[in-house]
Amino acid sequence: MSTARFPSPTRPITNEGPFRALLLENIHPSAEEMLAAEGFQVERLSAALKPEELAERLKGVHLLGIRSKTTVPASALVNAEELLAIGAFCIGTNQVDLVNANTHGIPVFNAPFSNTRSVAEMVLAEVIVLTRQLFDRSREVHAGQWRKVATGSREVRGKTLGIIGYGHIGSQLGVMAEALGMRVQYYDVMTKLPLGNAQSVPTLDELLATSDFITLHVPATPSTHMMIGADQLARMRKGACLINASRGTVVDIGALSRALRSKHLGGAAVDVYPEEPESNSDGFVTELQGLPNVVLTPHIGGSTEEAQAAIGKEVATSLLKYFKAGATTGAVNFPQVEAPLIPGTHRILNVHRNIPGVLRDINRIVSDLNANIHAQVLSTDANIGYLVMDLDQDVSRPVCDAIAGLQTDIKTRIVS
Ligand SMILES: NC(=O)c1ccc[n+]([C@@H]2O[C@H](COP(=O)([O-])OP(=O)(O)OC[C@H]3O[C@@H](n4cnc5c(N)ncnc54)[C@H](O)[C@@H]3O)[C@@H](O)[C@H]2O)c1
Ligand SMILES: O=C(O)CC[C@@H](O)C(=O)O
Repeated sequence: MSTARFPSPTRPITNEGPFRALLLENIHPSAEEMLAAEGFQVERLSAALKPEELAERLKGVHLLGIRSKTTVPASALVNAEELLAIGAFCIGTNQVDLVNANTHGIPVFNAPFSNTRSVAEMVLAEVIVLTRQLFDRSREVHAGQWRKVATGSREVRGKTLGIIGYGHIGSQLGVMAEALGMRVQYYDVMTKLPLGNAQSVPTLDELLATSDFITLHVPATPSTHMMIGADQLARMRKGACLINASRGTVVDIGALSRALRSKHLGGAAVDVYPEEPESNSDGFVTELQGLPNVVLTPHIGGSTEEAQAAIGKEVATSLLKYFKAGATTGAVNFPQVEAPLIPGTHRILNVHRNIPGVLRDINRIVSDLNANIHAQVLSTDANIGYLVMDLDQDVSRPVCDAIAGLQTDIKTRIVS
């Protein structure tokens, strides 16, 4: 039996506008253009919002766009009766309470690989920057100091890159690193097809002990929380470098700082932090600041013109396909349905608690109105059922009103 918390049923959402979209965190203008072209009133802000402020701003909003800095806990959705969907204009979706969104009938879409290449390119650059201590030499020359040294500076050719998390980014990076003559090995909890000459290593400890560079490409989950702490850093080769462009929860920054100060590690590149500022105007402090051969970047792994434009279009496309036809393909927290719109029919979308008898009740409502079901697609998960229903007669309003009266109803919407 599910212990999910469900909201009280609300009145159905009709297909009469105006419809509003709230885009946070400087989402690329390509998204605003696409949503505006479909009639949305779009508000675009450059910073993230805290949950209390977000809760206020979500009143009357139909689509929410965020990136990695806006957390969306249950408390942020208390006023979001009209909210249809959330677009995470990035890869990670750990910032959203996905189960809460699911039980409120709100699918969450992301862009699973539009910035993959950008992250892989940045990490590859960092491997060379670290092994040649390029940022330190550059800083010295900027300060008028000429320190022409070779000590500790090495080629990457023949060195071993250890990848933790061999998914989209990790595997792309591995292919690129081999082109530089690196040996690539990886550790993943899933069995993965090794690309090129990459080799799977059975344990994290073995990967740590046998790599010159360790780079993390895992999602933020309970299993990756602080997966690199003092013990793991101690297992790394003396002089090896650590790169983290995944999530700030994955590495114990204090332990990393100590491993660098003791010179056990030769360097590190860090793009993500346990606490990150909400906007570019906020200050930032980390204990890694000022350490030699440590590259610190402000969570820019995926921040390229190419990636951001592509993400803007990809996520806006998913949001609009859901808005216009109820397609949930690619949603990370929702039953998947994608049914073509049939001319001359009238589409209703319904999210309900996944308990026996709901479809029977809905079909009785349709039949009591002497309407004919042209097509019906139901998909379910542990908590909810998602129903896309096309009717031959234009009785969407009374059908929706009656469905919204069912105790099992979560969200009902008229598409056409
Ligand atoms: N710095 C940035 O700007 C930036 C940009 C994009 C993505 N990211 C982060 O990078 C992460 C990875 O992205 P991706 O597209 O490669 O994801 P992905 O889902 O394609 O790959 C993640 C891999 O990690 C593996 N994994 C999960 N838990 C693990 C564990 N405990 N130990 C070992 N392996 C584990 C999975 O099996 C999977 O193969 C994202 O979740 C996101 O948090 C950061
Ligand atoms: O653009 C962002 O804010 C997040 C980038 C990255 O961490 C992602 O998850 O795609």
